[in-house]
Amino acid sequence: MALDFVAGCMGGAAGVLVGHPFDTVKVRLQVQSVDKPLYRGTYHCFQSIVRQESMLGLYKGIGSPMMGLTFINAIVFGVQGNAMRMLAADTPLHQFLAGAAAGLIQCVICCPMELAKTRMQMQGTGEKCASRKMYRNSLDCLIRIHRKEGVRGINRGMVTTVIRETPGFGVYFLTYDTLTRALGCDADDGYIIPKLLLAGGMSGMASWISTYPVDVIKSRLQADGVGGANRYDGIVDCVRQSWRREGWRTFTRGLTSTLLRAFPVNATTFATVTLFLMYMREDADGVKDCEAMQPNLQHSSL
Ligand SMILES: NC(=[NH2+])NCCC[C@H](N)C(=O)O
Repeated sequence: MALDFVAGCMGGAAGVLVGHPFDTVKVRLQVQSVDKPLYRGTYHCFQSIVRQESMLGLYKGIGSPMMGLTFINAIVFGVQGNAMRMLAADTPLHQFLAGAAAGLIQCVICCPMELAKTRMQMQGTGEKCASRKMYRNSLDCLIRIHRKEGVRGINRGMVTTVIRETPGFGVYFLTYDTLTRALGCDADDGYIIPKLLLAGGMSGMASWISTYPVDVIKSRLQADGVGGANRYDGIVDCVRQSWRREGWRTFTRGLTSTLLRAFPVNATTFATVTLFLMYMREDADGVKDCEAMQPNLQHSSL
């Protein structure tokens, strides 16, 4: 049981290092002004950040997800693994439900973490919604928000986070389970690592695609009101204003960068977790425990 949490920690940290630059580009594209957009697209955004803010600009706000996502992944893989043991029968529905439960529970950490990350990523971009160096770091950001707006303030975007993460993580684990079975991921398979990377990357992409429109609204609500008056007075108003100004394209802004990030991040995360559990669970005579191939198929109580 404890191994699931440790495996999630390791997988989470590895994923953040690989994927944070793509996430920064995503948030900049999602939140930039429609009237005077700073960036023409994914590559232009990436190029502009590197040119104007150096490579370090791509890693703005990494403190929050590095602490948060490492802990979040420990919760996600720990809850999902234990939920699967509780559900006993390994069915596609149980894979989805166990993933959805993990996605729901981790929102408690994910929402404040993404609020700080989003605001740090928007700092110094010149956008109206951005704060010009208002925050020293992610923790300072949350402290200032809490001081000004209380608990409600640091949970801004919680409803959209729950709507995004609960089904999103259900799809995440269901896709991974389906693909690892279809690819025939076996402990003594010579191609096990590329297969796990492929299955993990595709699962991350499927998960983000499944709830991406909600992510756009969440980012806008979490960036709203910084350095100026609030533009939105709730989820429905944000959806209505966004649709009226930009149409359906609103809900695909930043998707390319999100998918470019999702594949390597989740390929790394799932492969790290699965291989760690597989090797830690090899049986007494050193034979790899095939059932540990799936991070959630743990029948041994650890
Ligand atoms: N919001 C989601 N779609 N979550 C599933 C993927 C989560 C994963 N930790 C990532 O950052 O990519």
